[in-house]
Order: sequence, then structure tokens, then C-alpha cells
Amino acid sequence: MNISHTTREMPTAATNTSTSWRSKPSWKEIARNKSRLVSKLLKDYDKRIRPYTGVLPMDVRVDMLVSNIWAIEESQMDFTIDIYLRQYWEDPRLSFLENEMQKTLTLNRQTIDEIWVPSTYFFNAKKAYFHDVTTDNYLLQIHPDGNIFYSVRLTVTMACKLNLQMFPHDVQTCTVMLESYGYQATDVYYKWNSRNSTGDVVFIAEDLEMPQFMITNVKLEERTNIYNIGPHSALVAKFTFHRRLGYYMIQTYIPSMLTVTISWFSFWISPDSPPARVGLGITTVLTMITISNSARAPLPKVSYTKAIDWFLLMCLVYVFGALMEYAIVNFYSCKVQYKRERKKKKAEQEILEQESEKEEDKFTSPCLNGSLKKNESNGSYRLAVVVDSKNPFFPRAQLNKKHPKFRFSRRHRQKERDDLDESDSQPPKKHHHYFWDPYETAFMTSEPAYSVDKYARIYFPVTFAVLNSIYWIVYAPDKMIF
Ligand SMILES: NCCCC(=O)O
Repeated sequence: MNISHTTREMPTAATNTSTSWRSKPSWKEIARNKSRLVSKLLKDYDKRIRPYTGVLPMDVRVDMLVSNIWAIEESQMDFTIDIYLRQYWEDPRLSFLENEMQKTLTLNRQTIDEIWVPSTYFFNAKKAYFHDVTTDNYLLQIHPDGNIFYSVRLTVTMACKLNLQMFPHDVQTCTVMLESYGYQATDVYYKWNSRNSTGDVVFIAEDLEMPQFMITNVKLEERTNIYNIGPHSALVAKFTFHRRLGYYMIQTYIPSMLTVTISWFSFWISPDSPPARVGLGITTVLTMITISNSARAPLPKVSYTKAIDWFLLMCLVYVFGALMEYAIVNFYSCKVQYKRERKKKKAEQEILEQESEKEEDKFTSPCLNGSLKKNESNGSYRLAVVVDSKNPFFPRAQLNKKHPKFRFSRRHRQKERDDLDESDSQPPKKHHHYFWDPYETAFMTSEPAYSVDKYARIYFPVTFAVLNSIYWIVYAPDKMIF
């Protein structure tokens, strides 16, 4: 809506007493003349009868200025629109001779009640009201040739069938359909008015901005609706709305993705800290449920699945999955701990038996000269075997055969050498060092619980990223509007 500001001069006494006042009619004369003209036009005028009745069907041309569109209400499946509805028609009974005093008549609300007006109504209106501040918002102009221009300001809430399968990536089309209530198409025919100065028919106010939508198209149709009482002419304006994603990004998508990401932190927390892992898991599940509820709250209870339902379901499954993963880890962890204890006990029993035998009998032989030491602090065993200089591979092969649980260890080499040789005055002999921690051996041999965490660290983020990409490709293939 372009508004320009101009100043104008009011007629003054000086204007009326100028030398040319006799040739130009005074404003009082003009007013009196117009008053007489209106009375004359309305005398014998029967507003019950339409123009051209019994002679021709008449056209009613329509255009409109949309000054505002209030948010589309998904739960109610409607939208509210502020319009200046403008109707144009010809009524030869109201034509008059144009002259200096008789130009276009601009009249007020009362005159509308005295002339014939089309019985226009909104087909899909749920409720509507006229504006009356500070006076009734009506405009009526009668042109000398009998053309009438009638404008009225309305706020109408219209039904709009929404398909929310793609919500919130949806594009909605809402219609404004107006029709003649009382006249059949053979009497009154509606047409979109493209005869105005711009050629536009539905003007959208320049400053109209919808917080959640963007109007991307307006399509116009003229149609005839067939009823059992006969055909009625109608006009349809179809507004296309693209939903803006910004709100849903901030309120739903980003918080959900962050919640899912937080749930993965559990995979890096020790399985031996159940309060930490269970607490994190349950918090993220509850957070996801809260986000889902608030995202769905304004939506109607439709029976089909919406895009956002899939996304929220996916996130919920992931946070639930992270909690379930801990249940599995915990189960295996307990099982493993039990087995580990048993293995450790068995291993220690074995060692005790070995220790009870003479060390040399067990770990030394003419070809395998070894020295076994137990680390009392952690229960591990270390064995240093003198290497046969002629055959350096000999002791390891021999030991692997005799004591397969011992592992060659570089880690303890220097320490062992110091321990073994400190009391030896001879030059140090070359040793191979072997290590066996019965506890560690039992622990390392079966650790499915820890493997589950290790796999989860990769599996959860990768699959979530893949599913997310599929979601955005399927549901937001076109441009996204924020
Ligand atoms: N000042 C109200 C104008 C009405 C209309 O443009 O239809």
C-alpha cells in the first residue's frame, strides 16, 4: 500500500470573494447541487431490483487489497485475512449528466442501504466482521455513466484444508472464494477486475509479512458452482504459502540433534558408572519427549504421519537406543566380571600350584634357563630367560610351547635386566623377558561389553548422519525458506 502525503488548501472567505467567484460555483452551491442530484437519483429507485433486470445478465467485477494475513492456524485448519473488497458494476438508473457541479459522487455508508448491491458472500468463511472504527469502513462512488465502485473493509477467517504430510517443509494453498448468494449465474456474473490502472487484481500490501510463511503465488479463477437450484458464479483466489523453517530449526531440529548428540557421550563414560550413564540416558529420552510434545502441540490430530513425526521418532529411537546400549553393556559387564573373577581365581590356583613346584623344574631346563618373579602388588609374573647366543630364537619358541600364557615383553626388559643383574658381578647376559598378568589375561580375553561401546561410538553417529541426510533430501528437496 503506497501512501503519499499532500497538503491542500481549504476554501476560505477570500477565495469566495475573489473576482472570479461569479463564474465558479461556490462549494455551498456544489454541495446543494449534489444533494439535489442524489435525492433525484434515489427518487423512484427500487433497491430490490438489480440493474438491467429482465434485459441482460450483469457483470460484477471484483478486485481486492490484502492488507494483512494472520497466521494459518493448523489446529483449526483456517487462516484469517484482512481485505479491502472492491466491487464494480453498472447501474444505469444512477447515471447523470456530468458537468462542473456534477462529477463523481462519493457517498457514505447510509447511501449503500439505499441502492442495490450484489449479494456477495465468502463461500469458505468461518467468521467475519466489518470494521467500524472510527466510522463504518465503507466507500461508495457513483460515476456519471452509472458505474458504481463499492469498497468495504473486512476481516474474514476462512477454512483452509491443510495437508501436513510434509510439515514443516510444507507448501499450503488456501483459497478465498466469493460467490453471489442470491443471484444465479444467469443474473449476476462475477469477473476479476483487471481494468484498473495497474492491471493487478489481488494487491498484496507491500509491508505484509507473515512470521511463519511467505506468500509465493496468487492464482485467480472464475468459475460457476452448480447447485441443485442452479448455477452460481464465483471467484477464487488461491494463495500459495511456503512455510519458513527458522522457527522449527530453533525450536525443534537443532535441540533434537543436540539431545541425540549428548546421548552419545554415554559411550565414553565408564560402564562402571551406572548413575552417570543411566542419568544421561533417561534425561535425553525425557528431553526428546518434551521437544516432541511441544512441536506437535499446535497440530491437529491427523491420522497420517508428518515429516516432523519421522524426524522426532528417529531422534527418540536414537536416545532410547543409547540407553538400551548401556543396558546391554551393563549386562555383559556383569557377566564378564563374574567370568573374570572365576578365571582369575583359576589362574591364581594354577600359579600357586606352579609355585609350589621347584622353579627350576618348571622354568629351567638344560636349554631354558629362566628366573620367575611375582609382582606382589598386582599379582603379575615376570620371567627372564637367558638367550642362547647361538640360537636367539630358541628360548621364545621353547617357552611358547611350555608356557603359552607368557607374552614376550619389551616393556619390562630394562627393569628386569636391572633386577636380575644388580647382584651379578659377571657381565650381563642377554635375556628375553616374558610377562603374565593372570588378571589382565582374563580381562582381555573376553570383553564384549567394551566392544559394544567401541562400536556404538562409530555406529550411532554414522547411521544418524546417514538417516538425517536422507530426511533432508526427501523432505526438503527444494529451496528452504527461513
Ligand atoms: N481508504 C480506504 C480505501 C478503500 C479501498 O482502497 O478500497
